[in-house]
Amino acid sequence: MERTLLQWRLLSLLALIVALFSLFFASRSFQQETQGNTCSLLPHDHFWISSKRIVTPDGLISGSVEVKGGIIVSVVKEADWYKSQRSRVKVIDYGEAVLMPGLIDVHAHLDDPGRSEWEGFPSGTKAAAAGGITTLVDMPLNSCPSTVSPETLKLKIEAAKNRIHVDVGFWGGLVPDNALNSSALESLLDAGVLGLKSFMCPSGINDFPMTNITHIEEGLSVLAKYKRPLLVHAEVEKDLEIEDGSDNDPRSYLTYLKTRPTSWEEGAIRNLLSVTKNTRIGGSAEGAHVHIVHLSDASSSLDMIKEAKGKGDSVTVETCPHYLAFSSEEIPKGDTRFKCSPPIRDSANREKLWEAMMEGDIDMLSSDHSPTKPELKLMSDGNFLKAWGGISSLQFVLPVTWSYGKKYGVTLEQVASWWSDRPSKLAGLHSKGAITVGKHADIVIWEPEVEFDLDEDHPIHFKHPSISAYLGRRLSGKVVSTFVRGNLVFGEGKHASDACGSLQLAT
Ligand SMILES: NC(=O)NC(NC(N)=O)C(=O)[O-]
Ligand SMILES: [Zn+2]
Ligand SMILES: [Zn+2]
Repeated sequence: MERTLLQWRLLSLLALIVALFSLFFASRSFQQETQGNTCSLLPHDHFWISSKRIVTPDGLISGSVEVKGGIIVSVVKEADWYKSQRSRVKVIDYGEAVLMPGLIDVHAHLDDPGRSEWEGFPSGTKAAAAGGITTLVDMPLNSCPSTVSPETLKLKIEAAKNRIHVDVGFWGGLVPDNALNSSALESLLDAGVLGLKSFMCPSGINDFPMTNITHIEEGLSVLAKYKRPLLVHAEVEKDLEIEDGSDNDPRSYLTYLKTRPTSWEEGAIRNLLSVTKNTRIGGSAEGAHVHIVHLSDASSSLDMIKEAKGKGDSVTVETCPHYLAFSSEEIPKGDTRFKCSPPIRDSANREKLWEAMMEGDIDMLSSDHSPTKPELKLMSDGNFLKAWGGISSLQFVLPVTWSYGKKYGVTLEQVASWWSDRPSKLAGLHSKGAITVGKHADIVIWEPEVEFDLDEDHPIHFKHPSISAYLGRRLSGKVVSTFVRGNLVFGEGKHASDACGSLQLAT
């Protein structure tokens, strides 16, 4: 009897010790998880995110996404969710808010190093995170020097180190100096640029001269080997037929519009499409791809692009939210915040751009966030002919797309296609761009129905909010949370303390 009692007591003691040990180890692993991850506002490496509206490649579902080690490890519909939920794993329920792949902005100028007083990696990527952009691809010009060689790419990589809040890749520049020198181009591509970018007209940046069609053709033959794209600013300078007269007031937007007519876009695109046949299957540049950036002209330029696609040329085209939101008629006198090239055209053109978006003739969107320091916008003079061209929009592209697209019946799936799926393919970022098992957990949670005013109380993270043409607008679509590779980099209006974005270099 006494022996059984003793045995019983020993057993209870043993159980107590085991319980204490497990408590100790559980709390230690929790502490390890919670401490030290200054990259995320969330202290978990393994968690679930639930939402009634998840945008997946198979359509909209209500369910949950499991994230582990920065990767999406499962996506389950609500009906199957209770079966697969593991206890002790954190669940964040976003209710009706939309869960979508993070945006991939393939066209942003962060101007770092060398012109970081215009933007810079920290401010630009904070704005991106606050806007639901999880990856951006930085343009090779406006930083100083331009990214046209392995050495100048190295300067970018150095400047970005520990200073980016989202993932960042780079385009390299195709310029006359490297275009006819295949080993120079190969060394730039070997160094990790995701593709090349060139201008068919002066870029406004001295160390980024324009290319002619021979440069482009040569560039494409090198890109073919790497299966990477060439992005082209397609405008070509032509003689202008502007009558002299008092109506050429430089403070009038229409004066500026006359200096960059649709014929500039048409002319460049016609010339460019004369070499894209090389990209067809069996062509001399099969494997290369041509992407026309920031299309503004929705008439002949677009018709030619459609025709080229129909013939099998490997061509895509983007436009930007400012061409879809604004029209030339409404731009106030002297308001140089709206100056960009190609220019914003009339409202009939804007309608046609929307039509092309909805029909799928324009493949994707990008911000073309191209800021400068406010002095160069010449806001007090209001001289459209002399002010720096470029729109500042990085943080607002998602709500702008949604707010201005609503009347055309834009769907959440279309937004995800224009901003995530298509851009991921263009940039060759195959581990990004969709809510699917195996992809990076790059996720934006947003509330399409929530409206807000872009007034002085609204926190704007890019460097010079005063030069943004969107200020004063009422938008719909509030970003709640942004995850980059599982790190909650932005949530409830705050950023994670450390900048843990990673570089997306081509290999
Ligand atoms: N140097 C620039 O940033 N140019 C940019 N300027 C615009 N879009 O007005 C561009 O992408 O062409
Ligand atoms: Zn451009
Ligand atoms: Zn640009």
